[in-house]
Amino acid sequence: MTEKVALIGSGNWGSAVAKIVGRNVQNFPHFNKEVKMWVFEEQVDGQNLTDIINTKHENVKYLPGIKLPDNVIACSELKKTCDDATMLVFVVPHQFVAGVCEQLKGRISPNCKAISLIKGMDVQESGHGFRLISDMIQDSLGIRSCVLSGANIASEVAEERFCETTIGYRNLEDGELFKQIFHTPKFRVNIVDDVVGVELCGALKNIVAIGGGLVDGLKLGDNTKAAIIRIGLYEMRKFAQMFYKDVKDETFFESCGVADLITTCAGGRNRKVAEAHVTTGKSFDQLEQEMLNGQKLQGTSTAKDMFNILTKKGLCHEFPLMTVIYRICYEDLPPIRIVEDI
Ligand SMILES: NC(=O)c1ccc[n+]([C@@H]2O[C@H](COP(=O)([O-])OP(=O)(O)OC[C@H]3O[C@@H](n4cnc5c(N)ncnc54)[C@H](O)[C@@H]3O)[C@@H](O)[C@H]2O)c1
Ligand SMILES: O=P(O)(O)OC[C@H](O)CO
Repeated sequence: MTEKVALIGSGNWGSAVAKIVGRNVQNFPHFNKEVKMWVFEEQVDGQNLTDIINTKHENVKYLPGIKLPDNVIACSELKKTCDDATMLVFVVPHQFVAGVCEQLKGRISPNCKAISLIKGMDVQESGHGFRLISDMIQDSLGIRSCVLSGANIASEVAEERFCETTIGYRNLEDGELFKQIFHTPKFRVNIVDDVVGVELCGALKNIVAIGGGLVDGLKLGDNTKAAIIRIGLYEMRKFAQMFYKDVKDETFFESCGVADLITTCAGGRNRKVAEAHVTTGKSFDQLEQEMLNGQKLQGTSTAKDMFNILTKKGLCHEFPLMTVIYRICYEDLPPIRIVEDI
């Protein structure tokens, strides 16, 4: 059977993976050589971003300076992007997944498989629990979903600097198939039988990254940063295993775990904006607008999601780091409280 890949999302990470996937499908006979990529249409210098991508083969707004393979075709219509696909790669900021799934409901071929590269979670304001993004995809579209997460700052991956990543699978065949479209000698994929652990690592590390940035802004030094990373890792594992008993300890030693925490606390966008929050006193929303040129911050909203869950379950005292990060972001607590409250 020939597999056809569609990419849902074309931001900073979506464009970096488009480069990898566009190349890799050409290396196997069982993949269709065309990869459609859904673009949330916008104007850049008076032109449609899709037209720019399809003529210059570069996403000039979200990943400038990186050439995309010619077989990656930008498309502004979501349904058209996915209608003949058998493998869907979800790579939009987490706040937009619900809208995307709603549009695709009932329009996906039944033999489709999905993978989520999204770092975040879904919390219904009225509910008491939360949902994994991969579960949301599975529930709304009726298809299986793997996840991919790792120490993967998009620009470094796009420049083909060596790194690792982790695919979590529910079905080994799906894990191996998705590995074929992502693995390269410079982007080494390891597949593990712990989809929940991989996904929660990716979501929760964004909150810790905000903590890393606050510490940088306060100029507290490397020992303090290391302490935030260690406590963050501990709270991530505790939260994941409290809600999902089968999450494995080993997953936290994969690229999606400790390695992503290190990279995100060193070079990620969440870290950068949190540092600027301390040094400028500006709000996170304002800094996201000023510093990220349309890219989206995930750590603050995930801190809020997690705080809502912890509050409803009466668990804030068991997760002091995650709780104080939320309060600094949303309740104007002085940033120094990050080391006083933990
Ligand atoms: N950038 C990275 O280094 C990186 C690395 C690994 C994982 N991730 C994760 O990948 C996911 C996607 O991140 P990204 O960096 O590709 O995105 P991004 O931060 O670059 O976000 C911008 C994208 O969102 C789109 N967008 C804006 N409004 C929208 C709407 N209403 N509906 C749908 N799309 C809309 C924009 O068109 C653009 O494509 C996130 O969960 C992120 O945590 C990012
Ligand atoms: O830039 P950030 O903070 O969204 O982090 C990017 C990646 O998730 C790092 O692996």
